Amino acid sequence: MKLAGVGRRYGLRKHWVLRGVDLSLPERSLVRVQGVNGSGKSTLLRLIAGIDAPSAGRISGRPPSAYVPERFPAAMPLTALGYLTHMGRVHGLRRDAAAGEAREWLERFGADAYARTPLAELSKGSSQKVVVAQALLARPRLLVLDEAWTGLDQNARTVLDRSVAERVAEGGTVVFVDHDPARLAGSPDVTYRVEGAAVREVAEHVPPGHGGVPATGPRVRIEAEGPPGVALPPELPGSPRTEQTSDGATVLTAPAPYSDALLRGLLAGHWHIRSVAVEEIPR
Ligand SMILES: Nc1ncnc2c1ncn2[C@@H]1O[C@H](COP(=O)(O)OP(=O)(O)OP(=O)(O)O)[C@@H](O)[C@H]1O
Repeated sequence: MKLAGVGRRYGLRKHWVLRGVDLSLPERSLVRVQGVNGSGKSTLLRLIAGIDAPSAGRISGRPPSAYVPERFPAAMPLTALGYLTHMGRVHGLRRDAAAGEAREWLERFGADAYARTPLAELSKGSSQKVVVAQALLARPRLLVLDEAWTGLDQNARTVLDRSVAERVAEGGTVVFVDHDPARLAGSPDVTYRVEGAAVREVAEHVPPGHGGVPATGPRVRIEAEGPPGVALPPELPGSPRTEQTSDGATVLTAPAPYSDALLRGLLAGHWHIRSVAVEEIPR
């Protein structure tokens, strides 16, 4: 999708929060947005998600999308399961499929005990899980996350990290803002900074000698062996760095959230997995 000359100002104020923003958000990409408080990150994300309209310029080619807002929306008179089933229906799933997905996502986030709890009675952490689940359950082609990790426990954060990698591996676009610079470190394909009403690309620091894999964030190291004469499957998730071992195996290194998606890609190509290890890279 594309933003062309996009601007946004609120009400009758003359001040432009964003102005003249040209941006291309390709498929199969993870996009980080950063900037100081009040610079306009949430404004940009709302425009990208399509829940706000630009005051100037044009946005085109938005695929089916889902959005996690920075603040929890006012609770509706529904249970967690009822709300997620409803959202699944909104995203075009049939009733049975929507209810099934809703249950599955609550379980994945460790929130199945709250399935029958009214939204208004959920704790902050459980509410956040429900808001994140509603965005993930439709497998959107465009996923927009505004501080979506805030308030989640460690297990739920890992589920979200992997779900983000999964969306990208399946050809989607994920755009996220997070206050923690280490969030999904090493995974974004591009990082944009919002400053002075403009949006510009910034480079993620990649020290020399690290190939395409930045030296930050946990990485997965997979040793795999292909059928004789068969090359690695193309477009593997996480753009892994590859090295050959002396005995004919291939070692692939990629950001850890991509581990499941990468393994699936290798297995689909009939590769044999020798070993999998996660390496913590000191910051
Ligand atoms: N609905 C609104 N009505 C009026 N002004 C708004 C509205 N939303 C945002 N603003 C203003 O636009 C500017 C950018 O806000 P925005 O929330 O997009 O920034 P941000 O970078 O996401 O900030 P933070 O990091 O604090 O969340 C701020 O000056 C804010 O007051």
